[in-house]
Amino acid sequence: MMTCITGTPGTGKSTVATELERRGHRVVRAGETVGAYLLGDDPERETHVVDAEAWAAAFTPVDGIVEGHLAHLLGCDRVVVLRCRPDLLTERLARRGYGQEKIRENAEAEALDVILIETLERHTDEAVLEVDVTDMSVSGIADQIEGFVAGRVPPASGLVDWSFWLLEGA
Ligand SMILES: Nc1ncnc2c1ncn2[C@@H]1O[C@H](COP(=O)(O)OP(=O)(O)O)[C@@H](O)[C@H]1O
Repeated sequence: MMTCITGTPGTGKSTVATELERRGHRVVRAGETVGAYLLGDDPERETHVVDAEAWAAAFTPVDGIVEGHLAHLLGCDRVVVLRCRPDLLTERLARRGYGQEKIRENAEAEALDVILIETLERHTDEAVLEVDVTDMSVSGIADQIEGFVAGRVPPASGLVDWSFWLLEGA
C-alpha cells in the first residue's frame, strides 16, 4: 500500500516522515525523484519548475510512504494532507529563510486549501485524511498517520477554515 503525505511547504511533511522512518516505515522523498522532470528555475517565485504530471505518470509505486508537496498527484492508496494555520506557517517559512513574497504565496495557498482541493479532485474522500498539525507534536501526527494506514483512524477532510487569515493577515 502506498500512502502519500502532502501539504503546503512548511506544514511538517519531511519532519513527520523522518519520525515514521524511525518507526520502521519505508519512506520515499518525492523531491529526490523529480530530477529528470525539472523544466528550469522560476527566479521570481524562488522555485524549481517540475513537469509534475510527467513525474507522476512515470513514478514506480512503492509499498510505503511518499512525502512531498506533489505526492497527492500520485496514484496512491491513501493521502494524508497536513494543514498548518497560516500565521504559524508564516513563522516557520520565515525561519527557513524564505523571501517575503514566497512566504505570502505559500500562506495564501494554505488559507485557500489549494493542496486539499487538488487532493480531493484526484482521490475519493474515503482515501483522504486531513490533519491540522497546528497544535500537534511530531509523534502525535505520526500516530495519526499510522492509525490511518492501519485503518484505525477514519478518513476525514474539510475540517479547517482559515479564511480569517485572508481577511486579517494578507
Ligand atoms: N509538529 C511540529 N511541531 C513543531 N515544529 C514542527 C512540527 N513539524 C515540523 N516542524 C518544524 O516546522 C518546519 C517545517 O517542517 P518541515 O518538515 O521541513 O516541513 P515540509 O517538509 O512540509 O516543508 C521545520 O523547522 C520543523 O522543525
